[in-house]
Amino acid sequence: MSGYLSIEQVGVQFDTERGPFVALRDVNLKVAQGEFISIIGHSGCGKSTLLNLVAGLLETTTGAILLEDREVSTPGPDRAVVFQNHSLLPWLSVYDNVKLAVDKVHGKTKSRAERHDWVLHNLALVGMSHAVERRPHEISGGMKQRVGIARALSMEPKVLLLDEPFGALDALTRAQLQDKVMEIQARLGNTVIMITHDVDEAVLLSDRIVMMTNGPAATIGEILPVTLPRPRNRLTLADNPTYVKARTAVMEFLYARHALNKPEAA
Ligand SMILES: Nc1ncnc2c1ncn2[C@@H]1O[C@H](COP(=O)(O)OP(=O)(O)OP(=O)(O)O)[C@@H](O)[C@H]1O
Repeated sequence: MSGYLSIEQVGVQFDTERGPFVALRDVNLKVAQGEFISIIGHSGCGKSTLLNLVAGLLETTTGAILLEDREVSTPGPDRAVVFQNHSLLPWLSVYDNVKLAVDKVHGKTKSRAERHDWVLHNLALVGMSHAVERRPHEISGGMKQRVGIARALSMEPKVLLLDEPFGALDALTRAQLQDKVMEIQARLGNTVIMITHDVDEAVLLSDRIVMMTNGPAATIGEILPVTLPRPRNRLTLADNPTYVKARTAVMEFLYARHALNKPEAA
């Protein structure tokens, strides 16, 4: 497979008060352009560490991360991150939160009018046109996540990094936003890496599910391709045999072969 984004032999060691701690070891993954990858694994296995490496917020101890054959070591607008706890600036309106990113990334390439239209376009993509003048405290958690996603998309990143973007939301809002993200990805063809704890979410959204072993020295245990055709509909998929099989395979990995408190298989 072509390596649009390539994680090569990556290891991370943290220096702690109790000595060195190896969080990740020998992580290898090639992500194709336009692919939707989920990373799933038990708490503390190193999912955020891996995402932060791709974001350039953290440096590898060994190995390298390449995006279009160029090494990634610092943050950049080509890799936009959406975190679980929406990180909007509370004193700015919805519009201005997105505008800030647009000005930063497109300040030199788009005119003032084009930037204005671009902010509105991205807010429309996530269904937030009705609330552009509101401030973060005046909108719901799901709406804040939508704005975070609009802000990330507005930067036209090569890779969209989602760190449990729906984790703090109720089930209905979560389902709505998952559908929205699938719809946007189908339209724009984004390359996405998403961390999740939710098996159904992983199966529904992903082209491949990356399953991580437990730490310390966590690594990729298995990669499951999800061959379900798109667009995917959560209602009709519930008893689709391919869906059920994928779901069972992830559950089996997490709760049988790599259950917590069980020594890792060699
Ligand atoms: N800066 C740091 N210094 C020392 N140890 C760290 C540091 N950051 C992460 N760790 C450790 O590395 C391991 C992986 O952490 P990470 O946050 O990547 O896990 P995670 O899979 O994202 O967890 P969760 O699902 O709970 O968010 C954990 O054992 C964590 O304690």
